[in-house]
Amino acid sequence: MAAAYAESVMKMSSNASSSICNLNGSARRPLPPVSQSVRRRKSNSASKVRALSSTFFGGNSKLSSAATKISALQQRNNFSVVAMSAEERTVPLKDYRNIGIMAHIDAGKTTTTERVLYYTGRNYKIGEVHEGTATMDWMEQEQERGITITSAATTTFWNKHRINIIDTPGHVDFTLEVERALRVLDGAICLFDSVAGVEPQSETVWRQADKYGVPRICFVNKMDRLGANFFRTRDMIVSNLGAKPLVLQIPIGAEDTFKGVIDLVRMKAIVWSGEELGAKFAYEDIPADLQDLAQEYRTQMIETIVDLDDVAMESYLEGIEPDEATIKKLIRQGTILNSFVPVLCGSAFKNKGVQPLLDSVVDYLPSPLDVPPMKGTDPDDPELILERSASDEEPFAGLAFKIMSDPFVGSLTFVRVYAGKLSAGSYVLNANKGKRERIGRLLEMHANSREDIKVALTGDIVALAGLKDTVTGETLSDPEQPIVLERMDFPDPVIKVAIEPKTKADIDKMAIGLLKLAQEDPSFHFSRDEEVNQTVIEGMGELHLEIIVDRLKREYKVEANVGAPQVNYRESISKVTETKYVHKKQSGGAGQFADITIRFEPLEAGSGYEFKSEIKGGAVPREYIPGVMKGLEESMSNGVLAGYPVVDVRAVLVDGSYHDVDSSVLAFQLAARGAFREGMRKAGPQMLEPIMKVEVVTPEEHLGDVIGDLNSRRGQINDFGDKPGGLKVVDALVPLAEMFQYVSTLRGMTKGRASYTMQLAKFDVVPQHIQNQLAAKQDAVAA
Ligand SMILES: Nc1nc2c(ncn2[C@@H]2O[C@H](COP(=O)(O)OP(=O)(O)OP(=O)(O)O)[C@@H](O)[C@H]2O)c(=O)[nH]1
Repeated sequence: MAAAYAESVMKMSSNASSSICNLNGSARRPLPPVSQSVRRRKSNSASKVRALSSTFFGGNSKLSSAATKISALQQRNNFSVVAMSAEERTVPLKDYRNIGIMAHIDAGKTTTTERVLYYTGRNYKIGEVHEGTATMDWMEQEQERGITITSAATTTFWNKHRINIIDTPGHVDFTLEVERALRVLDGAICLFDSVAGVEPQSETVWRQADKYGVPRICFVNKMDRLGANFFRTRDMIVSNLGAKPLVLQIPIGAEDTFKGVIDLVRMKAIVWSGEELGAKFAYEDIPADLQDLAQEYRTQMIETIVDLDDVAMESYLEGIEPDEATIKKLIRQGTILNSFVPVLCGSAFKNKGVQPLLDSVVDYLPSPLDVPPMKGTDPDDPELILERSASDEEPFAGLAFKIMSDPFVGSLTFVRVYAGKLSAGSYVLNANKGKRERIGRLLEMHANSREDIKVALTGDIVALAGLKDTVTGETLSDPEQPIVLERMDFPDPVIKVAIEPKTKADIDKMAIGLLKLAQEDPSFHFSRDEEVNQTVIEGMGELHLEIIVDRLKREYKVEANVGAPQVNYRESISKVTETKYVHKKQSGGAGQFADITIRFEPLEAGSGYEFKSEIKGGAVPREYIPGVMKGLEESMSNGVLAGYPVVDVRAVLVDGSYHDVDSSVLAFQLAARGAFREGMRKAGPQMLEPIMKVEVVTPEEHLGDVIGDLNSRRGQINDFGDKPGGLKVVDALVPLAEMFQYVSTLRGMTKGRASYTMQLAKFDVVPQHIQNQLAAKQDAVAA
């Protein structure tokens, strides 16, 4: 059965010739170099580019009823109606906001997004996460578990501005989704739970946003909860994130007395008259008991912003405060420059604070024109840096940032258009692969529903149906003027489980399912080990793989047996070594000869694998060097200790010799494999394991048990402290191998009163006795 399954996978994937099937071209599978064929295809494709008739999807009754619905919504909400499928620009680019909402798990991202959709007229009825009816959490698994797994994209309008929103998951297993969203967004809202303050995953997403230089607005949510504290959260933004908060609102009341906010720009109180959906708010005078505090924070705000402008500073020193328009202009300027982060507050659940948050998105977050032009390279000359400015007049350039398989439309590719226009029915170039792609349908997404459009313009986020070869992270561009935009980084999986189809009928379905899921999710890999007849799926955590198996079952109807999760160890080396290896074969027919000397050097953690050639004077002719590279690359996926991938190693080809008749690329490839086996053994090989940063929040009475248990899991306790509500927090570093099923142990130990989060901190050397056990297990499997 397993052999039939393997064959099935082989048929379905051109990539399946190797045992590792990571379809997204991440570090494990470098993309093939873009060849001359790119140029050839370019000129070819130009003549074939053709626009489809505007009636391509004209007769679709579902779509026209959707349009009627939206138009009714827009009239009800009295905001400007913008034609969804207009070919010309109806919303100026300066009025676009491409934003993400990000935070720690359960901070209220989905709840806030639902309010945003309601207030902007997208939803008649609000969906509640706890009722499983949130629009953005549309996957069955999301609705059952009340968490966000995929990023959902949606387009909406506020004050004549077009806002494209991506709702992202907070759980660490789905960090990749946040990373992809950040790569294509211009600004973000960071949500905090006002009781918990800045939590570990908020720190992670904050650092990710730093990496991409994304300007942010903070929203301190859940002000209605017991223990809510706006000012403590503000202080944590300084202490935990090292950011400079610019407080624009302070709360009026907290917990069950929270009724509104003071707007420090206008120096007015905004008070909601109720807690129901659509509750009205009014501007009032600032309550007497809050006047001093409001003045103090207003002064801080003004002093921070006038620092950005000499004229405003001079006037301020002469006792003249900037007017409202200047204040807003300076806040916008500082936010876009990442000089500070505006901080607002509210309670999404109690429907307070969301409308002013939307105003701030429009007022302070950047449009595509406010961010630097997109950089990329020429596909034929990776050294040549190219740029695309945000303009409809530029040649088209867009980045595919997500693939989603859709039961009705097939595969959907989400694309952020950075420059130019994209028409349904036209052809574009996948600049990474040098392949033409035809744009079948162009869709504007609203969570899980969609509208056909004819043209996507600069700044748009759209889904394309019908692409064949494009995977996440690749650039689609004008065939005549190609560009490869900067790629995204994908993390390597840290855990794996074996999976076996239950019946013969499940074999094909599983092959299709795994391929599709790997296409959607670059942090999910699968591989087939022919030696032990086993398929292994790899991901970022137990929840990640659990969801994958669940989706295989529900969406692809695959029944499978799933093994226990195992750690994805790595192998590396600890010292420099040089190895000479001669591959020589003379058994009738043509002989084989290759002689190479390779130096293996350990690299810093996180460096991956590098190859370098120091060959001088043609000791190994140029045409044989790809053979050496291939032999080494193949070997790197299979370390000498226990068969795990080898990382943080540089292999340097220093010398060699060849034979005029008997040498070939294959002979050098085989020599490289031999050199790897011998060299690695001499270079002090060692196994590395993922070490997780674990944070446990527990009532004090269970603190001793929690610490004792972490110690027994090879944990190293780094810190402990206090949390609001008399809770204790423990920070520890624990090997992932010891953390499987921790959730149930912790639940049992604390009667369900403690919670924990964990994320990858680093890879570290596995203790020798455990390395021995793992190697013995590997030997047993091989035998
Ligand atoms: N009291 C209170 N509860 C809230 C508020 N906002 C959200 N919640 C609740 O907090 C829980 C989590 O909210 P979500 O909106 O799912 O949070 P999330 O950040 O999207 O969660 P993930 O997508 O799983 O990361 C739900 O039960 C919400 O009803 C709020 O302002 N006040």
